[in-house]
Amino acid sequence: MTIPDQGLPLSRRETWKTLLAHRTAITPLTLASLFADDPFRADHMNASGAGLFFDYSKNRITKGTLELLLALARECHLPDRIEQMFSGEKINPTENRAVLHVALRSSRDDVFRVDGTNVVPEVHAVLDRMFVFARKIRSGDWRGQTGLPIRNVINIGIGGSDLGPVMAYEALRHYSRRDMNFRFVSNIDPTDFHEATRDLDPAETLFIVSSKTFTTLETMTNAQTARKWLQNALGAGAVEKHFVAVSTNTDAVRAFGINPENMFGFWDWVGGRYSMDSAIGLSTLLAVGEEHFQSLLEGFREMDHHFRLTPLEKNLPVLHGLLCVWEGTFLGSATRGVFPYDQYLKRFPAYLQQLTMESNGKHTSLDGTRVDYETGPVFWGEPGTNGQHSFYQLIHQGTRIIPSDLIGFLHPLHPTGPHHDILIANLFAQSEALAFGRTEADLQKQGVPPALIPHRICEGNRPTNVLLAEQLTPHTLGTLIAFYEHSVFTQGILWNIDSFDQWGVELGKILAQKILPELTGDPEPPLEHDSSTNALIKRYREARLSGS
Ligand SMILES: O=P(O)(O)OC[C@H]1O[C@](O)(CO)[C@@H](O)[C@@H]1O
Repeated sequence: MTIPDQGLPLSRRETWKTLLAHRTAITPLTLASLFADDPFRADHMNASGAGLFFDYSKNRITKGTLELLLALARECHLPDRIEQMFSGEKINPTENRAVLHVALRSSRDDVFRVDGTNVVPEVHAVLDRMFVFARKIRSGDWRGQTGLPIRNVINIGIGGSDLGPVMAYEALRHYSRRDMNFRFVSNIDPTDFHEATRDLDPAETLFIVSSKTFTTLETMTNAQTARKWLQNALGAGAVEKHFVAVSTNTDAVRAFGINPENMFGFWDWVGGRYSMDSAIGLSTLLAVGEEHFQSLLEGFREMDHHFRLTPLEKNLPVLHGLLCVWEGTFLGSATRGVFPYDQYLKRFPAYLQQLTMESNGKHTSLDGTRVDYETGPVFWGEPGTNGQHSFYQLIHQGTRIIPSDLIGFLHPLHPTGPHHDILIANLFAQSEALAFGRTEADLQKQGVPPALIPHRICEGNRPTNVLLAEQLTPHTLGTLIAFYEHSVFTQGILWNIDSFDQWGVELGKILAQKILPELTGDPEPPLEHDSSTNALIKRYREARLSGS
């Protein structure tokens, strides 16, 4: 396991200490005073690249803050670490793996090496097979067991093998085949499978079993249930025409009964949460077709180039990552909201939750010591304007500061009366209201009764980033996802953690395996948990036995 030498621990660096002192110095400044002092602030606190415009002027920062954060990034060797990722070095030390999702969207003549081997030809070989398969399914050439074409595609997967495909399907619905059904089964709760299949004809249904490891309990259990559902209707031989797999584990795919010829592979250097543009995106490809899928990959690639080649101070993901570190670690904001002003992006916050929180929810630094600073914040969100009518109240007037990303598009996909203008007016209004609030003086001027004034004051000084793109296209979606992927990378480098492992999810899985037979075993096995867990198991056993 190669651990990069970071030199002094982060919190003992001079720049870190200077940032802490700087935080104290600028705390009295508010967004209102910062804008008043520098009327051109918005002109120099923005950046553009890969078709995205990023306004970060409504953050609680000065020019000096940014300079210090950039200095810290350089001290953490961020440019070198970026290069290490793109060069296929094993920057995931606890799993001894390269981290090369950028190769998934390479062009054919790019070179990305892992252990000396250029992986680009393999990436394109899989993509080419996916394209051939997608053409067959979409044209109706691929026939099911009874000779009917496929009309229903169900992706079975969980975590990174689900959230990316679901998010991308929803995001790109406008570009998708409307005469086909695309559904996603992830939860072990049988409701998920039942609801996804209840009105479908097995003879027209294709299952994509997506699992990097092909061992994940939920996915394998759902896949077995799907196989039974299919075979009950069409007979034992139907699997061949109705099941394909996306995995790195050929043996397990074969053992399940799926012909490896119907398997689309990827590699251990692709993390689950970074895999939606690998073969894990097969359902996306089937939904939107080759041209749009290529355009999605191009969008990713454009942001990759921007991230790799743009100086830090103009680099969108770097700036975003630094601002997340500033807000979360130095100013103590425990969460970050992400509010896409686009209904098609309704699953984007859920996707980002895995990307950000599974990557940077870590308390151990690369040298194995516990960090003495806050790392990844809680990510959450909903599309605007819906959120405005529920939880935005807390963001405006609550006691906690919730920095947020507001994402909008200049051109609607469905120009309809005033809708889009209203949508975007709301996005801009929220960013303004959160920053500048509403003062006592404003309310007095409006003649608000004095007793109500304290209730109606909005203190402002709530930071937002605004991200704008031309239109929600496959290309834009690619750039947006890569933007967040690289922001997460930047944050992880500053925090000196491994953003690419996920050991924290292991313990719960192990305990569930231990508890499962204790729920059903006859006679009751000895229970050796804590008193709470023992009592919960007993309660469930009793209910199960009594059938109530
Ligand atoms: O694709 P797999 O191997 O089924 O894993 C699914 C998900 O489970 C996790 O390992 C967490 O439990 C994620 O990192 C991953 O995306």
